[in-house]
Amino acid sequence: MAQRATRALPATARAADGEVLLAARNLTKSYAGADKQLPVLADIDLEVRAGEIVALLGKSGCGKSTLLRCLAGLIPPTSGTALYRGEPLTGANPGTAMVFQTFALLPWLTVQQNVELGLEARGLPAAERATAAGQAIDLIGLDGFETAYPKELSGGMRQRVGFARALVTEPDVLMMDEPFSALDVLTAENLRGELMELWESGEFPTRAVVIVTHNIEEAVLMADRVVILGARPFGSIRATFDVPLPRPRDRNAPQFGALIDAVYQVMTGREKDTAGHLPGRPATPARRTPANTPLPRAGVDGLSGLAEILIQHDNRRDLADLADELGLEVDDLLPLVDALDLLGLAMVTGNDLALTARGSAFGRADVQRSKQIFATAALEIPLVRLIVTSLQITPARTLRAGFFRDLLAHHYTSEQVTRQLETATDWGRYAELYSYDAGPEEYRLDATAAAPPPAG
Ligand SMILES: Nc1ncnc2c1ncn2[C@@H]1O[C@H](COP(=O)(O)OP(=O)(O)OP(=O)(O)O)[C@@H](O)[C@H]1O
Repeated sequence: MAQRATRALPATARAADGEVLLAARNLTKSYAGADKQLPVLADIDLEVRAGEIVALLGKSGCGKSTLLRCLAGLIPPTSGTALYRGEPLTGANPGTAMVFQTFALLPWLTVQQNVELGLEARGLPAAERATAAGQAIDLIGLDGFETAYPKELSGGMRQRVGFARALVTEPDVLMMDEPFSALDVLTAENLRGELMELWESGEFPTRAVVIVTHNIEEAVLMADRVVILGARPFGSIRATFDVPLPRPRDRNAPQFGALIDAVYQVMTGREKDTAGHLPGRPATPARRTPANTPLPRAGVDGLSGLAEILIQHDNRRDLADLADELGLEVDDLLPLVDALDLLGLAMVTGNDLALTARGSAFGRADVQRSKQIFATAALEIPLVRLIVTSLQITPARTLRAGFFRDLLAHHYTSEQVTRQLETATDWGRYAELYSYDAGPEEYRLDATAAAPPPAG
């Protein structure tokens, strides 16, 4: 990327290192459910200071993007406050610009025009817009592509346009929502490296960066501070790690590995103790119910595959090594890890994923026996049990998916409901507890599950 020329924009007072640029105070956010507001974020207190890169890390659906959008002033918090330089936001944050995972470019505009769009709202004369866009294009390594249209560009180049469009406004804080997730591994690595060089060189025209990611290594590679959001039953800050390692960071350094391990442990740790914990009330261990036991996106094929791999490693394997062996990110494994844990088939101890006796039996059994073991485990899962019990007490032994959708809608957003029913359908079918006909969207009790399940 080229060095930056003189700035074309009037500078806002440059924040001194350490000055608080963004803050969330006791912030909560709820979205409309079927009949009430459903909390997605609770009790968020966070500061982003000049001179730092903050990564918001957490599993899918824990509210990372929602928090980013609240801080950018794109959506209002339900309660609490989002502040920019000490002032509560009442609309779009004037000190931030956003880079999206999907690039969000306008296909009928050239690179130059897309970048200039970032300045449209500022009412700058055309000549100044063109100069500023030219500088941002240079900075981000897009020179020569000014007149190209997005469809002519590779994913990596399109995302460079996304960066240039955000940086052209010289925002105090650059907000990035999974900016590298849509790119192939090498392109992502290259772009990430260039951005970090630019940040380190002092040529980066922003004072702070907030990046949303579900990739642990990306967070530790880039951030000065990693803030981990947990999702059960809704997003709150579970832990914060400072990353005091010099840049460029060496993935093979022992401290790097130690930090990754520490973050893994928080990310893979169960959130049982706070299940059902409402903001402002003490946490109490709760009985598992469909409302406090959301099902991860994990199919039986993946679960049995993972169990079989663990068996080859004497029932236990370091999670990071396991991901390496499979050519995956640990994050890709987390839904499966969560599911094995929920089903009592495996547990996370330290950095290891270890099969339980039930998990080991499941992984070793022939198909019929593994179905039986899985059925016993699945019946301990509140949503699966709800479906089975409801079917058992319905004379026709069939029920529309809409019935369960309505029940779950009291606790989850419609996207979450759909995802959970997909998982429950997959698990119940494999366990031969019920079948599902996607035409009429109907569950039917299987003969093997006709007897009421044991109480508990
Ligand atoms: N506009 C909306 N209306 C209703 N529900 C929403 C809306 N936006 C997000 N949600 C729900 O809020 C929860 C948090 O979403 P959010 O996108 O903030 O999470 P995330 O951690 O960024 O997830 P991901 O990594 O999958 O993008 C999700 O369950 C999502 O379905």
